[in-house]
Amino acid sequence: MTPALWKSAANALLTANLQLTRGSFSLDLRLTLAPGEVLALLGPNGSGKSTVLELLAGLATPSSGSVALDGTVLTAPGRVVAPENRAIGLLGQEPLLFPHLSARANVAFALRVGEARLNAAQARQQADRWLDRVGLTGLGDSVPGALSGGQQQRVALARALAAGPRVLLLDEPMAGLDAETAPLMRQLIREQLAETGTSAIIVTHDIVDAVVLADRVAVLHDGTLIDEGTTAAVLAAPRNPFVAALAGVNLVVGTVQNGAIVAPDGRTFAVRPADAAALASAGPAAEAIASDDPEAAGIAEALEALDDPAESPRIPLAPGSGNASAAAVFRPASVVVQTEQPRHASPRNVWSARVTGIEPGSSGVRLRTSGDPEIIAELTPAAVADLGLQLGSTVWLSVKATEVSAYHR
Ligand SMILES: Nc1ncnc2c1ncn2[C@@H]1O[C@H](COP(=O)(O)OP(=O)(O)OP(=O)(O)O)[C@@H](O)[C@H]1O
Repeated sequence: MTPALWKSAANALLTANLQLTRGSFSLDLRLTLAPGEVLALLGPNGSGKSTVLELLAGLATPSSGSVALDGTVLTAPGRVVAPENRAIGLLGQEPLLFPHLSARANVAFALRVGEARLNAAQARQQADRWLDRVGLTGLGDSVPGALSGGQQQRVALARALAAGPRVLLLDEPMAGLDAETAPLMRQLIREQLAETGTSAIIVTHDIVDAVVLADRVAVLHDGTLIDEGTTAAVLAAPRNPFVAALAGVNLVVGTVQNGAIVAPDGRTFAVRPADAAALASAGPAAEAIASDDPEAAGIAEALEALDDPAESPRIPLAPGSGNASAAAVFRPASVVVQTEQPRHASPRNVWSARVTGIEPGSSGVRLRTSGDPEIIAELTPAAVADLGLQLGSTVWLSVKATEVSAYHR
């Protein structure tokens, strides 16, 4: 347990101190969530991520501990407020819609029984507004069976948010969607959490979810939290192999300026032309998401393209410029390391840095270099020897802009 987890407890929206033993599995953790914050809960299979969500949602009872939301105790010894009365919503892998009810009636249900307790006509009207927000205008009469998997998950998101939860728990909400639909759903969740100011905890195996959706990451292993911090900090200095494997990419979280991303230390990262255009201009992201435009290829494809730089998919970036927050992602193997300043005509990111670490990598040697964030290069042992690299060496690093993908955050 990191002290930081309790540091912000004073102004936390949600505080949880949970212990549970189930056969040979035991869970023991404390976590807090600030108002409006999105926390990604990462961890290997069986580490207890879903169990944490069940305990927070009131679907399971801890052996000991408590859950409090905005000062109201929801779980305590001998007291567990029922899931429907906790103002904590849950969106899982499966949409779990009522199959015999229309999309509109599914959403209206949440508005009638939830805190709002609207009458039937008001609930129908509001439900249609929610369906508009998630890009399902005109599909209110459709029953779930007539909708695609992605559309059903949008209805489930609309239903979850329509209930007005203080905290939304998301259990791998993209896991059941295909590679084309998942990025669109991710962007929709990002937009809707921001627009509604809803705090959220997202359980995920996908690093892109953490990068795009979360302010903070907590890593669960064998029922305890072993790492916690801002997404960039945890990924930059992974403290366990699971996170290291997840973080097998360079991640630069910064601000958008003139279609490039400026890192906290002032270095500017030029990105692929298509992404740069989307960063710089008011892009058509909302429409692309709303219309399920398959042309609006998503982040998953972009990550795949990291393995195949010839691919250059269009990314559904939201309109953005100025101080918008965005992330640049590129592979350590794309970073070229030289001891002399390179002279290139082609658009490249070039900067000098000091070598701060030389470690075994996934397919060679990982070179850590100074900066905020640190940049990792992966090169062959022969190259390390040829260049005479040692801790403290000054090197010139360069990355082609075409190898750098960008994502809005
Ligand atoms: N209802 C249950 N009864 C008994 N044991 C359970 C139950 N649900 C989960 N477990 C056990 O609790 C442990 C944690 O499971 P959990 O599903 O929370 O992990 P997870 O991190 O969400 O895993 P995954 O990523 O595979 O979904 C596992 O050992 C699992 O077998």
